[in-house]
This record gives sequence, structure tokens and C-alpha cells, in this order.
Amino acid sequence: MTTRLDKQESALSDDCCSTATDNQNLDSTHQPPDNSAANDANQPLEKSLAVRPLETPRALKHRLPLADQLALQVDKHRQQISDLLSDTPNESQKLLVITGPCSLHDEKAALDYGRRLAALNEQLSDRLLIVMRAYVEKPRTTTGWKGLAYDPERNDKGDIQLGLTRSRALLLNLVEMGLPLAIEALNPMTMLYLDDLISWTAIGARTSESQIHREMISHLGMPVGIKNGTDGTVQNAINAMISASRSHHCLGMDIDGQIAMLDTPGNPDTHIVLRGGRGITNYDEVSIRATLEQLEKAAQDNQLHPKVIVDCSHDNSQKQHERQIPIAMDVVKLRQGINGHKQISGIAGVMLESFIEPGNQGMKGPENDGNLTYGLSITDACISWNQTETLLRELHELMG
Ligand SMILES: O=C[C@H](O)[C@H](O)COP(=O)(O)O
Ligand SMILES: C=C(OP(=O)(O)O)C(=O)O
Repeated sequence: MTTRLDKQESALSDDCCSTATDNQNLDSTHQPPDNSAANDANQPLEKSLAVRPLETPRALKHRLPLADQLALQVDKHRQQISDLLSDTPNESQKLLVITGPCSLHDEKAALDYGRRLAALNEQLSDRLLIVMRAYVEKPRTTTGWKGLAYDPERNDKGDIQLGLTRSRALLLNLVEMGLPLAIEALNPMTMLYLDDLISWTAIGARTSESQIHREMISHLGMPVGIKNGTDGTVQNAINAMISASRSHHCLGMDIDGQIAMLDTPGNPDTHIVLRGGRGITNYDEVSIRATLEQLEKAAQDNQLHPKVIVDCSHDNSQKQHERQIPIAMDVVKLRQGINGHKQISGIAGVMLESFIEPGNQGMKGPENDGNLTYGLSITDACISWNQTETLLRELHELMG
């Protein structure tokens, strides 16, 4: 069977080049930047080789289209997540489980993981609503690899045209496996290239306070989880939910790459993702109940879900990937009121950083001499596939 990734190369050589003839500037896109021109203060910005035009979102979506029946599948998955968050009877008994690599860097391994997850989902979907983490943009504390969409060849040169194409092709293949997908929406422009493929979106800890991100959420058509800040406090995330629930008039871009004024409808499907912060965890009963109390108050005057998902990684695991396992178990026991706990039905789900092999690796250096280990994260450390499968089966049991 020809997969979308097989088609991607010819798409790149055919359609991308025909786009280039439509756009005279694009030919220079793939040339190394001429620094003398870029540094010339008299050089008009738009003519500078440091500015490389990209294909428009419409053109990429046309080149790598989402079939109608898959668009319906994405709609159905978004609705299921929304129903779970709204306590709609058919979904409210389920646990949302967002699981997958910290970042996607190798298409083959990502598809391998997706296949395993899709097969496991068939066995567990009566009690778990499984969504694959399929992150192609990474926020960095300072610098570092920013994800497949920015630097697909991982050579620090950056080729966003190729990165967006490979990201869309990969996500399409994963959607074709029947999986709902989660990404972090980091740059609002990236979202225009990928939004139709996504069932759940995260706003990261580093951007939940940004007005631009709040406006973007207000315009998005899927449920959005907002992380607490890197300092561990949740008020920023609640403010983001309130802001995003409202309509905004803001600057944005349309699908043809035209800068535009947007009148956003407001997004009623937001919730919080607790990820700890500054070395402090917030997956315990007291922290979760305190967050839910704040959310219940905010929900009196605003359209938002008084629900939390616990990110078992990041500061909650103190970046020790194996800690994710007992954390997820504890959180689901709280959700179910097991072991003498009073049930906390405001816990909607858990998030896991999980890949094929346990741990992580540097991209370069003596550790791997530039030869990456297959299925091993190049950003945050992940639990292995075997650990993930065992954990998901145990969570399924707890949800019984
Ligand atoms: O989820 C991944 C990382 O925690 C996030 O991208 C920040 O990474 P950094 O602190 O290594 O830059
Ligand atoms: C960057 C991430 O998380 P956070 O925003 O919580 O650091 C992530 O989940 O990949």
C-alpha cells in the first residue's frame, strides 16, 4: 500500500515546485541565506534573502488533503472529547488518555507507535478515550531543537517548508489509522497548516499567559487543554480559559496567507492541564481539589469545563520518566474513589510522555555519535511502549 509518506516525496518534488513557479521568491527559499544582503540595512526587508516565503496553508492542504470521511472522523473525536468534558452520559464514564512521544522526530517510529496504539485502543476503547500525542512544535526554555515542523533534518539549518509538509503528511497517516491526535499549538500560523487533523490541542506552560494564544484558542474548533504556568500556579490558565471562551477581534492570517482581522467565536471547550512547576508537583488530592474549586467558581460566569487532566510528566514527574506510572495510577484512583479516597469526578484524564524505548537521548555528541537509537525520544524522557501498554491496561481495570 502506498502511504501518504511515500507520496510525500513526489508531492514535494512536483507540487512544491509548481508552487515555486507561482511564487518567484520561493526558488530562493532553499538557497543558503546570503548574509551580506541580509545585513545590508538599506535592503528592503521583503527582498532580503533572510525572508523566505512559504507555501500557503491552502496550498499545503490541497497537496495533502484530508478526505471527507476522515474529516468526519476528526469531528467525531472532537465531539467525544467535548462530551467527556461535559459529562455527557455516553462518554462521561471514560478516562481521556493523551499518550505519545514528547516530540515526533522520526516518521517511521511515530507510525510504529501509532500502529501499536491504534491496536491497543481497539481493546480498551470502552473505558479509555485514547488520543495520541503528536507534537511537531516544541517550546524551549532557552534554545534547542524546536520540532519536526521547524527543523525536520535536525541539522539546525531549519527548513520550515519541508517541516510543515512532513508534519502534515505524518499526521495524516496517523489520522488514517483511526487515532485522534493531540498537538501543542505554539505558533498560530503553524496551526493553519494542521488544524483540520487535530482533535485536542494543548497550550503550553510557557504560553498560557499570552494574549495571542488566548485569541487563537478562541478561534479553534476543538477542545483545548491549558497548562498551568511553569511557576506551578493555575490562575494564568484559568484566566486563559475565561479569555478564550469569549469572542475576540484580533489580527491573524487567513488560509491564503493574507493578514486579516479575525472575529473569533469563543471556545467553550477548555480545561486545565496540571503539570506541576518549579520543582513542585500538583497531582495530589489537595492540589486537584483546590484547582477544581477555582474552576467551579470561574465556570459560574464563563463557558468552560471545571475539569482537569493531569500531565504525569514535566514537573509532576520531576522529569523522571518512570515516575509517570505511579502518578497516573494514583490520579485514576482519585478519579474513581478507590482505596478510601473520595471520588474526584473533575479529573477528566491523564497525559503521558511515552515512546517505544524508555528514556531519551541527545541529538548529537558522544552519547550516540550522531546515530540516533530507534524509538527513543530526543526531547523529554518517555516511558517505553511495554510500560505504556501495561499501564493503560491497568488504568482500564481501574475504570471498570
Ligand atoms: O516537553 C518538552 C520540554 O519540557 C519543553 O519543550 C522544554 O524543554 P527545555 O526546557 O529542554 O527547553
Ligand atoms: C512542553 C510541554 O509541556 P509544558 O508546556 O508543560 O512544559 C509538552 O507537553 O511538551
